[in-house]
Amino acid sequence: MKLAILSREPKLYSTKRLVEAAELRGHQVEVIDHLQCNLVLEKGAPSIVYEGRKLEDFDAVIPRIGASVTFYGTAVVRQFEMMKVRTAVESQAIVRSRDKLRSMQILARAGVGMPKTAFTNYSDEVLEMIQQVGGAPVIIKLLEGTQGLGVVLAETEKAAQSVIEAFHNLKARIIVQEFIAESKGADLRAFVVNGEVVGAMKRQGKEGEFRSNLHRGGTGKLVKLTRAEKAAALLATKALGLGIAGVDMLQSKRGPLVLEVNSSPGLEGIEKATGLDIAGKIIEYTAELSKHKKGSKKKGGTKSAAKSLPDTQSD
Ligand SMILES: Nc1ncnc2c1ncn2[C@@H]1O[C@H](COP(=O)(O)OP(=O)(O)OP(=O)(O)O)[C@@H](O)[C@H]1O
Ligand SMILES: [Mg+2]
Ligand SMILES: [Mg+2]
Repeated sequence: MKLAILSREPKLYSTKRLVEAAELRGHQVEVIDHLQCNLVLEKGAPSIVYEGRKLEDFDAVIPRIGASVTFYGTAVVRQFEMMKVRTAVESQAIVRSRDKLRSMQILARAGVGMPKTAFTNYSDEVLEMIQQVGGAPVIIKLLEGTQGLGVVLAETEKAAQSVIEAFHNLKARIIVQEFIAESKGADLRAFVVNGEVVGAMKRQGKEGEFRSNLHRGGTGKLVKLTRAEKAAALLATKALGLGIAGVDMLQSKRGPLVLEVNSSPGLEGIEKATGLDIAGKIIEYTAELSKHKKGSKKKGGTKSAAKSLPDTQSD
């Protein structure tokens, strides 16, 4: 196939590995910076101009869209979709997964286990919010946070109250969440490709740290998921309509609790922790997808999660 990897950074581990895995399998591959794509719209003939040339004849794209450029990045993916190019992750699924409130609503509706979570529009009823999720200790998270920054553990009601008020004053959007003490500073990352868990790791925070993020000094190790953990990861991925996903979960007394689902999950942590060829799995899945041209009625052997979206809100 002729494959485009949408990435801003050709030197990133994930991008390099995808290129390598594609070439190894005899595919033609190009890294395209989505922010440098110009989208041309006219009746019946959508096109993309990149570095002065029209992008043509691509069979498939793999979007690696950073959270800070979701708006434009997903517009580029959508343009490829309009050009009947297959995408490993659909634009709408990326949009859906990037909106934390919306994705948690979808996951809750689909019956995915999650820590009890409260959202508010800067409500003054801060104590009530804390009580809604079971009282202190609670986790307070910046909605826009990443890599563990902006995640606070408030041990007491008073501390929680001041942190929430401080964030509200800054007009920062937050969620208040039940603290899962049993997870002991660890979480699970399940890597899902085409409705299958292709690798999983357990990340353990450094001593005295409740956050397991590798960026905060945590370490990742290969782990074998239980049946319930696998099922939760697959259900969450399916509910959001993602062909590829990194599902983060906490282990708790009441089973796995999903924290979030990433639509452009990094490859470095998971490949190094597990020794698995995850990039290869992604390429093989995308190659399979590309055999079934978008728009054709015939559905082939691929069991794309994206085909059974419960949330069909389209734009
Ligand atoms: N409700 C919770 N109870 C216990 N520990 C939690 C809870 N929420 C988060 N954690 C810990 O804190 C870490 C960071 O939280 P989370 O993944 O929600 O935010 P983030 O990593 O900053 O965001 P992102 O994953 O989008 O980059 C988790 O990996 C987990 O170890
Ligand atoms: Mg995280
Ligand atoms: Mg994330």
